[in-house]
Amino acid sequence: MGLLIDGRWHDQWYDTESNDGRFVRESAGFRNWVEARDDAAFTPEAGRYHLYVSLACPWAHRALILRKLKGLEKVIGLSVVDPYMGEYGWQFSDVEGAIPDPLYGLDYLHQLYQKAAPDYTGRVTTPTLWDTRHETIVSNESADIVRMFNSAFDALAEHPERDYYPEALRAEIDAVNERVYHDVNNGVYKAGFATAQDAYEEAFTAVFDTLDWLDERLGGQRYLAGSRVTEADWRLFVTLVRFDAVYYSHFKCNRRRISDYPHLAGYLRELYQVPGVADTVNMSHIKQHYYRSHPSVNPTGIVPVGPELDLDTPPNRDHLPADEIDA
Ligand SMILES: N[C@@H](CCC(=O)N[C@@H](CS)C(=O)NCC(=O)O)C(=O)O
Repeated sequence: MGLLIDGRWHDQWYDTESNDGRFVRESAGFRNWVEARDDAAFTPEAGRYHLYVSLACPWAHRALILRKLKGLEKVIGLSVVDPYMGEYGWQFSDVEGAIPDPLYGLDYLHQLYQKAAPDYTGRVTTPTLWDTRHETIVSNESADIVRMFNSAFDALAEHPERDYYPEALRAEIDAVNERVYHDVNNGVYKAGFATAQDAYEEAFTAVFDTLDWLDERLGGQRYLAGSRVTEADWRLFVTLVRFDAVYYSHFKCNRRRISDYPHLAGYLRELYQVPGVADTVNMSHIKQHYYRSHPSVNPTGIVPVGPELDLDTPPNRDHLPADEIDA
């Protein structure tokens, strides 16, 4: 685990000491956009872009889900890093489920960042969207990549009709995302990486206050923004699907499991069972990554065998209205 400083790799853990034991996530370093405009620097083209992900990573997972559901697999290439993140950061390998770098045969993801910006300073994160034409990184911010995949490639997508950020629901989606991001998606990390008791408890409380709020909301409506699936659901899904296997124990978010919530449990199963989505969930990579790559949290690196998850049982949510769309 480390970062690039002036283009050179440094092996160092997150600095929580200068923030009173709090984990503070860094902003992404590359924030360009693929846009369907003739004068855009990055225009949508089949085969031009390549997505680097970790199947363990919830941020990468949301981009991967959009690539899948929009039908962009033939349009945007994919590499999957080894789940273990060691002293040189994310690495390529041929372990099961990994897909090595086909473009340059790289050993480490940080080498891609050095190619894009030889003097780059910042973290090397997944997902990373690469442009083979200009040989640079378009973006390493998953929230932006999700939006690009949702609409910029519609002329090439198998499912241009699927829209996960519909105009009429944007204000609602943005409001839900805001709370879910801080208190749940990033909230579990704030609990897990805290190095002070009060910082951990603060994050823990926010995680469960927000899960309680979400559970109640999902008792009265099928999805987060109403009767159709939107990006707000996929953004929450990636944290929920890791929760009982990883965040509950490894990150000490153990007031209750998702499977204990009356509505969140079925909601998680329903999203998991949307055609194509289960293919994007690799529980082995998820567990291998977290339990082995954070020695300060789990020094033995032992990966728990359980828990048994029941993601394939019926969601039982048909009593709540849903729009007639296939995903
Ligand atoms: N804001 C980024 C965060 C991505 C991120 O932090 N990814 C993690 C993996 S889950 C990572 O690559 N961490 C490596 C590091 O922080 O050095 C996004 O959403 O794309």
